[in-house]
Amino acid sequence: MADRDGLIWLDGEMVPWREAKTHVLTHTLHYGLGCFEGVRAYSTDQGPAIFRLKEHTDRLFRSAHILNLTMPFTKEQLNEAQCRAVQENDLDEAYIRPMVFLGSEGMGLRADNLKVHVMVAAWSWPSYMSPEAKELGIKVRTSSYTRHHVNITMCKAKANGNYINSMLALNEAISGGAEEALLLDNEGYVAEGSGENIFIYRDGVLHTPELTSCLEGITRQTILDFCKDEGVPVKERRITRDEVYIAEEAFFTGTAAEVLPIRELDGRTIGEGKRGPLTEKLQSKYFDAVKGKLPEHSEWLTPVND
Ligand SMILES: Cc1[nH+]cc(COP(=O)(O)O)c(CN[C@@H](CCC(=O)O)C(=O)O)c1O
Repeated sequence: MADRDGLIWLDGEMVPWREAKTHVLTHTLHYGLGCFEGVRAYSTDQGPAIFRLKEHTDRLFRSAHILNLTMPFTKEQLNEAQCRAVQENDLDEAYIRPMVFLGSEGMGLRADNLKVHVMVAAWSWPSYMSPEAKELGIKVRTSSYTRHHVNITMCKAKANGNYINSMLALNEAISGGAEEALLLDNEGYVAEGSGENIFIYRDGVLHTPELTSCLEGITRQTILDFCKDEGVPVKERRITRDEVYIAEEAFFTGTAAEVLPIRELDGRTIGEGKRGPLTEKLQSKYFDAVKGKLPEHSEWLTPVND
């Protein structure tokens, strides 16, 4: 990722990509106290536009607040930075990564003179699942790692250190022949994927875990907004892993994953073993929305070149 042409927004300035470096004694590199966002810009008829930019920036600031990191820039400045990162790298579609981190002004848990830094990088990162996966769905395994207890890490913060759990779970799933992990909470109820929220559909109702140990996902909220538009009944509740086994449909949601059908969990085929009709409908609506083809939700898109 480091050796490429382009520009990165770092602490208010656009710097050459290869020069956007930090010292090996950067505090967040050692202790993981930092927060980030995953945002996408899509190509629309009006040019590249960022999907739900305001919501992502709001969550970044909430994450920083939860971690007691004082943001050195305003939300407007961060919105502008994300637009610039797409624009000045001449990207038509992009994955955007804002990250807030503590610098190398001190070391140790008691370091108290640390500077809060902010970076924004944008690059071309097509959906990290194959086009076939969008239709056929993916194989998932329930992880041996438990999702965070709500008082062990702060689950409403998209905090860097929270992703050790995600990486361990995902790597275990992949080494076991699956494509993603499903993590359960400390009481054994379904929480989320390593980088996604989860939905299951059964008997005419769409179910998703309540917001305890799973991230308050923006794509999750988009699906809930669609269900409201379409009159699809939704329940946010505790879900057991065997309810996923017997669901008619299941899918993950996330900025990187978008709307991703799950065809199998722990060797149990879900529904017909491929993307179900409701998943297809919501997925199609999602791709219309991000491409600016849903006029009723045009407010979700921020044109980069405005
Ligand atoms: C743990 C987790 N749960 C749910 C979500 C979905 O949230 P949202 O994107 O707001 O709908 C994400 C986003 N995961 C980001 C990081 C992925 C990565 O590989 O890094 C993402 O999808 O960009 C998570 O990391």
